[in-house]
Amino acid sequence: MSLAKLSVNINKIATLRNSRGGNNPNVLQIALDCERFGAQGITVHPRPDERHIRYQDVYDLKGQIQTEFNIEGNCQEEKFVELVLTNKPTQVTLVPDALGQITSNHGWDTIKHQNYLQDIIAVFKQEGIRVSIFVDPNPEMVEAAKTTGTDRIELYTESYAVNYHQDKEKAILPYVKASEMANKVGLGINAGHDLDLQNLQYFAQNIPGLLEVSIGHALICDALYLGLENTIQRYLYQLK
Ligand SMILES: CC(=O)[C@@H](O)[C@H](O)COP(=O)(O)O
Ligand SMILES: NCC(=O)COP(=O)(O)O
Repeated sequence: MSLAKLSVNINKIATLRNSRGGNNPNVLQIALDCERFGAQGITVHPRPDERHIRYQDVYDLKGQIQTEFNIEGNCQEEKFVELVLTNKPTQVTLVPDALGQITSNHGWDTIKHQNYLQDIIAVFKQEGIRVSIFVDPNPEMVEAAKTTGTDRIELYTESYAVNYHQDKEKAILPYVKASEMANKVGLGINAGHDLDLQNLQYFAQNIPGLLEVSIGHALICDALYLGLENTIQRYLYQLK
């Protein structure tokens, strides 16, 4: 049985809203409905171009979210750091995004950026914010993550998702090794990127100590066919 919490990433709701310039769909209302339908957290990943979640959305959401609020983004952007420190979410997830990137595509090099990560993580931790850092499924990177002072790592699951249908045992192997290292050094484990209704259960069943999955793109796509409440219930079922 998995203990992992489902955090729904609502970026794609904001993408739809922004396409017409009005407030339909209402991002805040959808976040509250996700919680009502069983989501145990809400994730947003504002990017500097504000093509989906806007910085103002974070301010609007903060006082209203009753579950865990997770803000993901690039801490090398001063505006992002200020946004997180002002809103004090449950968790900040640091992602090494490049400017203009279509989506996140790699984790931190926790060896090369060790000193930088130590300094920035201390800033968030001083404000009582739980910190997670986005990493590739590489035990060396996970081990070095421990000395940055982070509370958790978020395993970047794209390669698992891509390879799952061809050979799921092979696809999960690096993640098992990375999570064994995380458990050994005492880091909490989150995961996300391209998790979906097909690949989620196997992942959750095979990653010991998985604490949270954040899922957006596939979940919102599924909701078009299944409805949001039914979709969230189905994702939760995969985590049981
Ligand atoms: C860190 C991560 O994997 C997700 O936050 C993903 O990057 C979502 O961002 P987009 O919705 O912009 O693709
Ligand atoms: N941290 C991953 C996330 O929030 C959602 O990623 P995706 O499901 O949109 O690929």
